[in-house]
Amino acid sequence: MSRIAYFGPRGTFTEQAARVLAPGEELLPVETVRLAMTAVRKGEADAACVPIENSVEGVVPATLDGLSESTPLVAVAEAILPVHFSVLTRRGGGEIRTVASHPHALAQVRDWLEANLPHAHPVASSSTSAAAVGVLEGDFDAAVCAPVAVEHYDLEVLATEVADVSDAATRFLLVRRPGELPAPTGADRTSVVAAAANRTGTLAELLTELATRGINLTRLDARPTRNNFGEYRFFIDFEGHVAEPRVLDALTALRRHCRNLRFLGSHPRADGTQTTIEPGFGNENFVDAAGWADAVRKGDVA
Ligand SMILES: O=C(O)C(=O)C[C@]1(C(=O)O)C=C[C@@H](O)C=C1
Repeated sequence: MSRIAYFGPRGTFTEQAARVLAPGEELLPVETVRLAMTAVRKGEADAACVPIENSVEGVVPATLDGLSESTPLVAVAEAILPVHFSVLTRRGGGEIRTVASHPHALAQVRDWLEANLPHAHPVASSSTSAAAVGVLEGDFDAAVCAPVAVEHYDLEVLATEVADVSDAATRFLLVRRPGELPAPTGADRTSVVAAAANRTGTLAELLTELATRGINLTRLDARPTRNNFGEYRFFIDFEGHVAEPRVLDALTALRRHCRNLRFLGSHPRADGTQTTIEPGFGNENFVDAAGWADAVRKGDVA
């Protein structure tokens, strides 16, 4: 049985994602995204389940930073879960002056809080379940949680189906130490983080290498390198799998432009969207062109 560290404590959305991505495996709750990744790096866990992006609030910075720091980890699978919340309070609790949750969760219920708990102060907690623990311990009066949290914490349900955007969703990754990659499926996502020189046109050069190979981007984010003000790392997700000649060709080209290029994995997309391949950009076109170039080099064709 594998050991899967996840961003906990028990009852987080990330725990639900871990159950989807690693059914029947042993789950190990840890306090932060960073510690979940550290557990994998140290060999205390075989994989970690972490949130990567939310359809309303965008990327989870701790996950991007954790993937670009320390020793490499690669994503081998992803899950997309719908996100709506329950608001939990202490049993028989009085006035609600503070309402706690993960910042991403608070951002997704801002309108609801304004309309329903206008006098409550929002307070950031490390996760939605950490907020529930805080309510139990008397630190806060209410917590915005995943619906399953009530099964783990002896709290009262004040409201369910709370969400400013009714079809909000979060994407989660299962990350491992580098090893055998998942097989390509035709509906895959490849991720890299690129540190390129700080000069005119660098980002345009990276994106052009993908565009000229007919590769469609699925996400682009920048995070500061933390070394020099104004210097960024670019997190680029795109359609396809590194086992495909077209994607490998693009990765090789990206490598030339980067001070540092880290491969973050190729894995099947949770939404099953098939890779878009425009005429002339198919893997067979790349294989054919490479074969032709090889023949030219050997003097076999002119
Ligand atoms: O705190 C949790 O329950 C989490 O799993 C984290 C997280 C996030 O990082 O976005 C996951 C899904 C929701 O969007 C809110 C919080």
